[in-house]
Amino acid sequence: MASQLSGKRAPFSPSDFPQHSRERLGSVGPGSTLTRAPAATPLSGGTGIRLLRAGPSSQSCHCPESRPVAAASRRAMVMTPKPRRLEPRSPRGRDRSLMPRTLDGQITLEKTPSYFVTREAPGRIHGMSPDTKLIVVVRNPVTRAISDYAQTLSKTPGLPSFRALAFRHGLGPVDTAWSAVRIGLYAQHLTNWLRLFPLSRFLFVSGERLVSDPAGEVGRVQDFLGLKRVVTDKHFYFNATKGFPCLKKAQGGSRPRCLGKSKGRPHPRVPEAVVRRLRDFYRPFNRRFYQMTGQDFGWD
Ligand SMILES: Nc1ncnc2c1ncn2[C@@H]1O[C@H](COP(=O)(O)OS(=O)(=O)O)[C@@H](OP(=O)(O)O)[C@H]1O
Repeated sequence: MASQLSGKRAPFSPSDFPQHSRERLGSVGPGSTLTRAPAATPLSGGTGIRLLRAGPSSQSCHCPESRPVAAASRRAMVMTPKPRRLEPRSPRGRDRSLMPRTLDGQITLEKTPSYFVTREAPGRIHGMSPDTKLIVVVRNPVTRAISDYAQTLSKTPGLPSFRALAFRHGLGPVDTAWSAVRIGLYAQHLTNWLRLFPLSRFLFVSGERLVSDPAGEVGRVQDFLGLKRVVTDKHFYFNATKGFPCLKKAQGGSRPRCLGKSKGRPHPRVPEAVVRRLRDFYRPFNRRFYQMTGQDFGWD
């Protein structure tokens, strides 16, 4: 994806979907995903929260311990608006492990950040299962854009400066064609989803509160999914070296576990004037997003 490497990204196309997702979200009737899916691979042990995603680090799970999951909604999607390069078609065996069947009493959570900003995603997910619960993790779009840039920069040294990519003609108009900027227009993306899904099917998680009060935000997620509040304050501690909350015990282990190096990395310094202009740019879109969701995320 050369366009991403240069820091600019073309709009998503269906081929950007990970293979397992395309298989799952294809235009087939409700329920047929299960019949089309490869042989059943139950979520082992009925993990409390299991995040399935495309890519090498795909089966990332940030869960304190294995728990049987109470019968609740059958499917939930987690969308954090930060697309990443999607892996080429994976071998069939790998697809199987990425997208198991959901058995009775289990919840399948699939986390694909790009869904939130992908035009085709609402229609496909609705076609698969209109009662899917949708979890959207959002953070201040200015910080999000810088974080996105930091991620690209870590893979592409020599990338033009943040400022050069964020504005046209020097400090001209904000370049909404740059994906790092465009993705933060949450109100626009949400409009696309609300054509098919009622607001009640969404949970909006604050990225800021995930850091300042992880147990509180995870508590909201558990409530939304109809789960018992199993993950609480006692599972987290603040790791001063990492500068973020970490789990006291990893799933199935006895040692503490923090998220990996790519989560919570230092951001490049961006001039205050650039940050201010972007903040001003996003303000009306943020307000609209607060109105649509009925939640004030406190970014302004
Ligand atoms: N506990 C904990 N540990 C580390 N990092 C944490 C944590 N909670 C939230 N965050 C924030 O998550 C950000 C990385 O998530 P991503 O944006 O890469 O997620 S994803 O791409 O959508 O999957 C990452 O953004 P950056 O700080 O820009 O790296 C963090 O701020």
